[in-house]
Amino acid sequence: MEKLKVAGGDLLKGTVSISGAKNSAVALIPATILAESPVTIEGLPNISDVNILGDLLEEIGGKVELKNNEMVVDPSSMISMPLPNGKVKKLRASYYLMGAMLGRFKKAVIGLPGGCHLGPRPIDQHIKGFEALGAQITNEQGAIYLRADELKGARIYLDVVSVGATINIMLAAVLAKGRTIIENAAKEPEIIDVATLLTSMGAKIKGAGTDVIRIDGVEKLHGCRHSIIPDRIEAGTYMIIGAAMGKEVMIDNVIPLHLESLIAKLREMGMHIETSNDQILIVGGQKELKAVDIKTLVYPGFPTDLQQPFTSFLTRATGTSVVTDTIYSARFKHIDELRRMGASIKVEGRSAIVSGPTKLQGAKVKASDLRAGAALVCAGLMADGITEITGLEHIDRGYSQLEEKLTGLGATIWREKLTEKEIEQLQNS
Ligand SMILES: CC(=O)N[C@H]1[C@@H](OP(=O)(O)OP(=O)(O)OC[C@H]2O[C@@H](n3ccc(=O)[nH]c3=O)[C@H](O)[C@@H]2O)O[C@H](CO)[C@@H](O)[C@@H]1O
Ligand SMILES: C=C(OP(=O)(O)O)C(=O)O
Repeated sequence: MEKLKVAGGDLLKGTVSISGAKNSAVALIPATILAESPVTIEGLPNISDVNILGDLLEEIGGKVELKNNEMVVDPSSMISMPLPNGKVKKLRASYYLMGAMLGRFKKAVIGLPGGCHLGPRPIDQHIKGFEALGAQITNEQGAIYLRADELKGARIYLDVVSVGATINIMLAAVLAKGRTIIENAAKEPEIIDVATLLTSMGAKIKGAGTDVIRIDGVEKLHGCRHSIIPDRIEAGTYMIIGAAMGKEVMIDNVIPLHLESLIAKLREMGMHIETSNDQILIVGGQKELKAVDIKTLVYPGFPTDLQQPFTSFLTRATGTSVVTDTIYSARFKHIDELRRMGASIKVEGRSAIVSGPTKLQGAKVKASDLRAGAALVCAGLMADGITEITGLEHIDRGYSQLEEKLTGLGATIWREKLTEKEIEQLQNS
């Protein structure tokens, strides 16, 4: 087990190149199950979620090669092996194995997913969609059993706008008979990316990226090559870090349109930001930054996945900022850790009220989930002294080469092995 150590206070300068999107990668990889010949996905991020999904595809008989951020999956010898336990619990996106295996084999047994603990994360809308397509579903001892004699297109209205349910229903519907219409669909860019891959495999999908998606089922799907979109949440994290500690930070390989809500908020605070085709420049050095309120919303609103690092940054702003998370009921586990570093933040229901500016102090803190980890890295870079962060298994789920990228910008950040005493303390905490 390891910890990250961050020596705060360095002013950052340079260019950081953004990796492929985690939330696309984790859907594109299961989508390969649906093809009859090899699929190549290029530009994957170097994160544990990608490695685990590769292992899971091998467990069901797939041939998987991952080299230089490129994964080649030969799905031809896959079988519908039950996956009730084990690695499926290590990430959220293992739920995509349900849609993809149901689509290809008409049966699947998949354990309930893991992922970040942010309050209840039901999958009732995924199940509702599969049932509408004709599947019979039971939940037995923490695993979902899915079976269908045949899948038939249906009209499905999502009661909750859900990224996972939208993609999962697309995966199950592309090989179903007839037309499926998903209404009140999520519109995140990752949904368009998955639809682009499926279309290259021969699927017929219209409307991805809008709230009505039409899928006309086809008989079979074939292999192809697909290049993943950049990770808007990783890019947003470096934008926030650049805003907090940057002299001039260039975010490279990014789609600025995907980050408009964050760009607008940073400008509202007084940051100078320039955008071009695939780059965003953050110019630091502002003496005073204005406090602002944020409310997380579905795309194109302010992303919940950036709420936590943004909260760290708001400790620098002058005045009172109110951060409201409308997507998750318990995405504030980072706040206690930020308080330990000297932040003045109180949580009231689904809002965190940040009073600033405060100079943070280095401390020993623990990442409770992926973006809490990003929030603590951001706070550590802003703080006086050294911050030690444990819980790196969460950060490694979603940030490719974090230390290398930050060191490249001039930050002082490194990993150290935990001592036996530290491991014991952590296990008892
Ligand atoms: C692997 C992946 O892509 N993860 C992302 C995905 O998660 P995920 O796909 O799990 O998030 P959803 O969009 O499904 O969830 C949004 C909200 O809907 C609720 N809900 C969802 C499904 C359902 O069947 N019933 C239900 O009530 C959830 O509890 C949550 O409150 O989108 C989230 C919202 O942008 C992001 O934070 C996650 O990073
Ligand atoms: C919540 C997240 O991930 P997951 O849905 O994979 O737990 C995230 O990426 O911030």
